[in-house]
Amino acid sequence: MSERPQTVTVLGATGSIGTSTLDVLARHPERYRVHALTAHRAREALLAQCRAHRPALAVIDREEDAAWLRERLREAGLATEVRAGPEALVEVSEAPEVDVVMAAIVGAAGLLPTLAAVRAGKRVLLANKEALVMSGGLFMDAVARSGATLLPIDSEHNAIYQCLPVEHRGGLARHGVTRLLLTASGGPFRGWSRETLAAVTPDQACAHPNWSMGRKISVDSATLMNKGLELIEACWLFDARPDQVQVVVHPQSVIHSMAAYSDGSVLAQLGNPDMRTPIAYGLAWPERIAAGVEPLDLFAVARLDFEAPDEEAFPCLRLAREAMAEGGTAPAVLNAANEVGVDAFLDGRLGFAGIGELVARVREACPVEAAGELEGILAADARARREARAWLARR
Ligand SMILES: NC(=O)C1=CN([C@@H]2O[C@H](COP(=O)(O)OP(=O)(O)OC[C@H]3O[C@@H](n4cnc5c(N)ncnc54)[C@H](OP(=O)(O)O)[C@@H]3O)[C@@H](O)[C@H]2O)C=CC1
Ligand SMILES: CC(=O)[C@@H](O)[C@H](O)COP(=O)(O)O
Ligand SMILES: [Mn+2]
Repeated sequence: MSERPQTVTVLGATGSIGTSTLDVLARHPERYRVHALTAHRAREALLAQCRAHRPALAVIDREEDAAWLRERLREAGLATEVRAGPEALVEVSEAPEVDVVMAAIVGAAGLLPTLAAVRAGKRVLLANKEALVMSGGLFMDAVARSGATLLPIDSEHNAIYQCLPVEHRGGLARHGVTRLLLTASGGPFRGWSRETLAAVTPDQACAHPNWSMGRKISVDSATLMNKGLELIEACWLFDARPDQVQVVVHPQSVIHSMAAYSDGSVLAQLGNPDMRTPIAYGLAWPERIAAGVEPLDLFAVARLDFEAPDEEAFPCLRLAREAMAEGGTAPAVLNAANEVGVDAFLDGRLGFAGIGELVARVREACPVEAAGELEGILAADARARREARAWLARR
């Protein structure tokens, strides 16, 4: 353990991962000090977090919410400085006094602050998978150049990280790894046909069988786009080809993923489905700290089941695999179209099956370019969002 407490910025502090992160941090005040907390609209929640964790800085999107927060903090006698807007997210990610950044903003909005943390050489705890999906090659190059310590928080990738040798860069084959087995719960509609999926509601889609998560990732789990994004994420994190990543539906979500080796061994990481485990792992690596998670009771679990994903009823997984195989800006286009589609579904403007259809149409409409520069990736993201909105308006 280092001699002084590590200072931590939590991007997306008011979300599901953000609140779990603060729960783990609060269990170890001798190890961690909160530097900055950020939110988008949830000013009441951010105020409560500032009272509890007393960060040096708080960031919120709109100036009017920042003014409201400043006033409440002043009344409470707290010295937290409040800043507003996306530039402030970058500032609290790259500030020299910050050691660790938890990247837990949802969606493309997390890309610039996460990349800023990487470029500043921080320990980056990556929950925001969309950032890596959009900018994979550029992102991993930035990690290599800056010497940032990148630790995957997504439960599957955290599990695979734990199952790989400590030094696993340079390709899986070099380390005797033949396949990564990415587990999927199958979501709330596992076993449903394409026809029965047509009428599902946002609340049904957000009722994940095993995990309590934000609404966007919950819908992604229900369409299997989450597994598609995770397949892309695994390729970048572990230097794997898409055909080396096998998706295995495992409805209990007890095995969080596995690595298969050339000698026939398969290493798995198991645990109760509670994100505080990977969060604590990322915070303390290579040490281990308590996370407040109940010990796994295998007698209560009783059985572990496995099945193949149904890519006919859930086409998003195939669309993601194809985007990764095509490369360039294809994953950024896929991600942007999906974000627009999920928003429209959650607002009641698009049916559940329409999400995959929208993604497929936007992929057809957007040319794939090289993804070596951030400007090109952001332009592809913007173009895909325009195409997606136009498609929604035309229907
Ligand atoms: N939840 C989970 O268990 C897991 C999540 N992940 C990934 O982690 C990320 C976060 O997920 P989750 O915690 O579920 O999401 P939530 O929706 O619960 O939280 C999202 C957070 O991001 C903030 N936010 C939303 N939009 C913006 C924006 N435009 N600019 C700045 N901040 C914004 C929200 O602020 P506000 O509250 O003010 O809206 C909130 O703090 C996602 O990328 C997800 O895929 C990965 C694995 C598991
Ligand atoms: C907790 C976590 O990492 C989520 O991404 C989870 O994996 C979602 O579950 P499924 O996508 O497997 O349904
Ligand atoms: Mn996951």
